[in-house]
Amino acid sequence: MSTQHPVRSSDSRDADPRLQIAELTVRFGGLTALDAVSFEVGAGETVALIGPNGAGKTTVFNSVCGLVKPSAGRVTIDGVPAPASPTGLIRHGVARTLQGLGLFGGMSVLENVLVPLAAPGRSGRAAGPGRAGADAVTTATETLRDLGLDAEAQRPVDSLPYPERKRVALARALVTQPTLLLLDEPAGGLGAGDIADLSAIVRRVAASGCSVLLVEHHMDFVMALADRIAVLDFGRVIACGTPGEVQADPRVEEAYLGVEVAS
Ligand SMILES: Nc1ncnc2c1ncn2[C@@H]1O[C@H](COP(=O)(O)OP(=O)(O)OP(=O)(O)O)[C@@H](O)[C@H]1O
Repeated sequence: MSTQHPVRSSDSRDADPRLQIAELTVRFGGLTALDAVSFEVGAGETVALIGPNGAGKTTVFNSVCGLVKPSAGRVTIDGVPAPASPTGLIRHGVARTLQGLGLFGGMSVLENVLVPLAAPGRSGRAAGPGRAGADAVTTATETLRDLGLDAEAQRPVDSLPYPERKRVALARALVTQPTLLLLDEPAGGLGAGDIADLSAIVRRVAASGCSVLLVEHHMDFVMALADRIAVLDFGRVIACGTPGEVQADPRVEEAYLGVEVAS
């Protein structure tokens, strides 16, 4: 295992990784939130970003989505700089879920999932400027069916229990048919059954070729799901590798997994 090196499987499947984060540094005033962070996510790979609170995980996500401007380094998606606008991200095949879900409570499940399809979409993709009518409803309905939510389509989203609202948020990301899916604590607040369902969904999404980058504190979920794990501590990648490699790394135990190691 190495530190500050790309997270990449040895049988890399792309010339350009789907997502490449290279020497990314982000400063907020005097605070260095990210310090020369580098890792990659290849096509169809699931990479988890873990680390203690304040390590910089959300800042990585925000950098990928153009919400935070790098002080140095770069983020590229399929070899080109990441777009800075929400519609640019959709066009570029990027979708994200939020820790706070960000659903429109008074709207139905279907209406929520239709929201990104009303935005200018990507050519050749389901999402697109002219697709907000019947085609969009068909696409959204299929996505809801894939996630077992079709019976809830007309219900107000705020009438659903939390695990189902979380799945609606996932449906809203998947409806754009992303090639890079960013999941922010997808297992947070879920019980064992819902986490097992979520794992199956993410595996299916990755098997279709979509790359997944997830931030998550639920270690059993991460260890079972991720191909690669990058561990952040105080804004630096302290370890990266397979779940087995990361779990066995004493630096990770010390910084995050909570087991004291001898110096
Ligand atoms: N907009 C901002 N302005 C100033 N400091 C910020 C800003 N955003 C994040 N930070 C700081 O940057 C550091 C990294 O924060 P970040 O939210 O990325 O960590 P995190 O790993 O996602 O934490 P958590 O697990 O608690 O969500 C923290 O010290 C945080 O206080």
